[in-house]
This record gives sequence, structure tokens and C-alpha cells, in this order.
Amino acid sequence: MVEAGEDCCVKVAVHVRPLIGEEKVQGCKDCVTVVSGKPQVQIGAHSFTFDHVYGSTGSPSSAMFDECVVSLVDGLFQGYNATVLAYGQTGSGKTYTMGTGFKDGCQEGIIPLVMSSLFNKIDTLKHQIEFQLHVSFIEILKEEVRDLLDPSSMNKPETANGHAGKVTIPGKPPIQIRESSNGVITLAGCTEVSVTTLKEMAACLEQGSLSRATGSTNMNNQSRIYLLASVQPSGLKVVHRNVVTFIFLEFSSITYSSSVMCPTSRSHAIFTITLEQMRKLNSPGEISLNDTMNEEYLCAKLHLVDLAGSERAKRTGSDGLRFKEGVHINKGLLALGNVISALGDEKKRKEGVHVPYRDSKLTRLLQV
Ligand SMILES: Nc1ncnc2c1ncn2[C@@H]1O[C@H](COP(=O)(O)OP(=O)(O)OP(=O)(O)O)[C@@H](O)[C@H]1O
Repeated sequence: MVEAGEDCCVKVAVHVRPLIGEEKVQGCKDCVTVVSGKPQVQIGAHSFTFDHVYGSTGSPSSAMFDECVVSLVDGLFQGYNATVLAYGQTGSGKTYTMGTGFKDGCQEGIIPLVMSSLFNKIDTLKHQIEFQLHVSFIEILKEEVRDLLDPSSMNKPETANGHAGKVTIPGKPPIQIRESSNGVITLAGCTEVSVTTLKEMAACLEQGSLSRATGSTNMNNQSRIYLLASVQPSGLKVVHRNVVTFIFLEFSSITYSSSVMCPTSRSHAIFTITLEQMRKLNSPGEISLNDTMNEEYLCAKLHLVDLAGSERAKRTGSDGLRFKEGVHINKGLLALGNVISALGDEKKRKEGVHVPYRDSKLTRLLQV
């Protein structure tokens, strides 16, 4: 979908999930129609065009990884940063599509496919290039960053307020977002796990997914997912800023019911893979006087983001704590929309328009 090297390329794909068990029992009807032969969906009298439409009568969901994400994985090896965001209403299938849910031990979705593809590629290149892989997994809940891989905290069963909690060692300082003088964003105090095998990376995904906070709202599952991917060159030997662009959509005709309570992600979860490469530039047999002069260092990040449900607080029937969470979630999503609007306008971007990364933790973290 995205050719590495294209300048600030942003693509939006829609994934229409099928009606699931309870919806069928309730006699729910699909409210989205895919326009034949076009990447377009229709809701009532409104048509929306995307780069791709998957599911329903659109392209098969199985094609999503190859068409949208595999080039981002390839781009990582050339030093390109990339971000894949799953955006949509609660129950639309974001977690399912990204693969951050571990229902019945079943592990499908974009992230597991990214991991396999990454390790396959490393396997073919490991004799020429030295690789180092790091993984971090955080969630942003009520504008606080939580480390889902923190070894000093443990999972706790769901509490009365509907949150699967984590017990953190008292006195542990909160995670701070820091920006270095060259603009690189780091998370002070966040666990970065060094991984060498697919199994180790999958274990990080599983551990973090199981630690993620969930709650319940009365939104049901009749919604749709927007999957978005972007890529920007990070260049050789330097990590440049990532640019994400986002098309913010609200499908107001999506219906919901107050009768169905479903577990829902109330946080934005960001699984980040950092790939470092050290390449020898001198050809085999060539004698180098200074080894380090002939090494090329490349570092790139792939952020895989499962956003919190995009519904408006008033629709969720939520109050108190859950309402406040909704306010924070919407603030983060609004900030994301504003950042993407600023970045998406190629002309303004070249003119150096202000990009409001600092308006939320989510946008701050996706800056690089
Ligand atoms: N493409 C799909 N095919 C079949 N079932 C799906 C698909 N996508 C999602 N589902 C099912 O729909 C339900 C809701 O999906 P999921 O939990 O991924 O939604 P979500 O958008 O992540 O919701 P939340 O914002 O609450 O986390 C789950 O039971 C999931 O198994």
C-alpha cells in the first residue's frame, strides 16, 4: 500500500467486520454497503471513499496485511518509521484486527503477522547485517502512560469498576515523556525488552495485552473499523520524525443498543518495535583501517496502535469515572485528528506549519 520512499504517504483502509453472534440473534442488519468494484462504502445516502475496503463484499480481510502493512515492515529495514493505527467505535473490531486480544489463546491479526514477517526477513539477512530488536508496550489511560511490560507489576483480576488493574510497586515513579535535543521522544522509566526470537516478541505482546485495562460501556458491536498506516523516511544514520496523517471520520448512522454490555478497551495501546541495524559497508575481503568508519547504523520504529473506542461519551451511557475516561479518550483522538490534519496538508507541512503534538500524550508518543 505504501511505497517506501514516498513522501509522507498516508493511507486509510476500512475493515467492515461481519455481524457476530449476539447481533445475529438480535436480528441486527448491516448498515454499511460496499460499492461494487470501488474502495467505497455507503451509509444511507452518504458515500465514503478510502484507499482500501476489506470485509463484507470488499476485498478479503486476509489481503489486508499484504496490501497495507507488509511494505511498512520492509520499510523498517530501510530505516523508515511507520505507524499503523486502528480507529473505530467500541466493538468495531480494532483489537481483533490488530491482534492485541488473546481470546481463547487465539492469536491472529496484524501484529502477529508483522512479527512473523519481521523475523522471516531477519532470518534471510542475518549473515550480512547485525540486528537488535526492542519492544515496548504501553497504554495511555486518562492521559497517564502505563507500562504494560513492567516486570514489577502483576495482573489483577477485574475490579468492581470494571477495570482489569495492575498492581505497581509503591514509590515507582510515573513514566515520563522526554524529548532529546535532536527531537527523539523517549519514555523515561518504560520497559524496553530486547528480543531475539519470534517467541520472545510474541510473549511481550501476550503479556501486555493481558495487562491492558478494560471496562464496559453499553455500546454494542455494530460498528466499523478504520485502519490507517503511514510511513516516512527516517534516513540513514538518523532517526527522523514520523509523520502520521489521519482522516477523521464519524459515521453517525451507526446504531447502538443500550442492552448489550461488552468488554471494551478504554485505553490507547501502543506496541512499538524498534529495529536497529549495523551494516558493514566494506566489501568482503577488503581490509579496513577503521572499522567504525565503515559501519552504517540504521534505526527505525514501527508503532502499532489499538486506539480506544471513538464513540462520544454521551452515546455510551457512561457516567462518573467512565465518563471522565471518555473525555480523556476523546481529547486524545481529537488531538490525533488535529496533528494528522496539520501533517496531511502537504503544502502547509512544507511551509513548516505548527503541528500540535503536545496536545496529548498519544500524539506526543507517536511523534517519532
Ligand atoms: N473481522 C472479524 N470477524 C469476526 N469477528 C470479529 C471481527 N472483528 C471483530 N470481531 C469480533 O467482534 C467483537 C468486538 O471486536 P473487538 O474487541 O476487536 O472490538 P474493538 O473495536 O477492539 O472494541 P473496543 O474499542 O471496545 O476494544 C469481538 O467479539 C471480536 O471477536
